[in-house]
Amino acid sequence: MIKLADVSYVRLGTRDLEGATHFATEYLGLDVAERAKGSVYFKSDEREHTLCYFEGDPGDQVVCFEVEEQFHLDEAAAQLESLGHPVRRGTASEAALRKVHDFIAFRDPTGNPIELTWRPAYSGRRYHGARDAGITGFSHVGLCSSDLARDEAFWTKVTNAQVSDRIGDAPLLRIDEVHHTIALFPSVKPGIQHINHQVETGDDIMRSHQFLKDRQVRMVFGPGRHPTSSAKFLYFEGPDGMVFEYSSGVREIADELLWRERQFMFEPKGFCKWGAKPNIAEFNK
Ligand SMILES: CC(C)c1ccc(C(=O)O)c(O)c1O
Ligand SMILES: [Fe+2]
Repeated sequence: MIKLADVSYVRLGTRDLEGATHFATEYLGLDVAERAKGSVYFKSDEREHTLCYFEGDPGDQVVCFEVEEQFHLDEAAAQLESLGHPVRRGTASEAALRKVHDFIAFRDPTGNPIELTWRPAYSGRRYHGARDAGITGFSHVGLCSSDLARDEAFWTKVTNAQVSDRIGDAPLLRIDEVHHTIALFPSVKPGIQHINHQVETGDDIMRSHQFLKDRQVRMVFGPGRHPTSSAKFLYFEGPDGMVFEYSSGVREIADELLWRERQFMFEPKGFCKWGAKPNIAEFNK
C-alpha cells in the first residue's frame, strides 16, 4: 500500500504566464517564491512552493503527493507497474525543477498525471500573501474521474486514502485527520477540477467574495457551507478555467474508530447547507 503523507503541490501549464502570475498573486493571494525561466513558483504556507505555473499546454495539470521515505517510491513504482500503471522516475533536473529530492510519475485510472515525491523543500521564509486573503495553506484537490467506483477503489486499495463521506457516488477521501485531501469529481475527461486553499475565518471567505466579485472574477459556487466537511466555502474561476476554492473550518476526524462515512445526495443540498447552487456543469445534470 502506498502511504500518501500529504498533498504537496500542483503544476499547471499556461500560455499566459504573466496573466496567471497576476491572478495567483493579486487575486488568489499567493506569494511568488521564485521566478525561473518559463515557470513561476508560488507559496501558500511553510513549504517552498505549493503551486507552479509553467509555460505550456493548460491541459498539463499534475498533482503531487509526498511520501515519507525514499524506498516508498520504489515500492510504489513496483506496485503501480504490477497493476498496469506505467511509472517514470523523475530525472535529477526534473526533481530540481520541482524542488524535491526524488519523485516518480504515473497516471491514475482516469488518466490524471500524478507524482509522488520524497523530501519536497520547505522554506524558512514566511508566507505572506500579496493580498490579505487569510490563506493558511494548500489543502486539497478535486480530481476528475471518468468512473467514480473504479477510481475510489484505486485510491482506497492502492493508497492509504479512506472515504470520509460520499456525495452521490463521489467520494471525499482522507489520508490523515483532515476530512479530505482528494475529492473525486465526475467528469468525462481527466484533469484537476479544483484547487483548495484553507483560509483562517468565515470573514475571509466573505471578504474575498466581495473583493473578487468587484473585480469581475467569475463565481462558480458559494459563499456556502459544506455539510460534509462543515467548512464555509467559495469557488471561483482562475486562469484557463481552473476552479479555485477557499474554505474555512474543515472537519478533522480525530478518532477514526468513531467515524462512519456518510451518504449525501448529489443535489444542491448535498453540497451546501445554506442553499447555494453550484454553477458547475457536472453538478447540474
Ligand atoms: C463540490 C465538491 C466536490 C466538494 C464537496 C464537499 C467539500 C467539502 O466537504 O469540503 C469540498 O471541499 C468540495 O470541493
Ligand atoms: Fe473542495
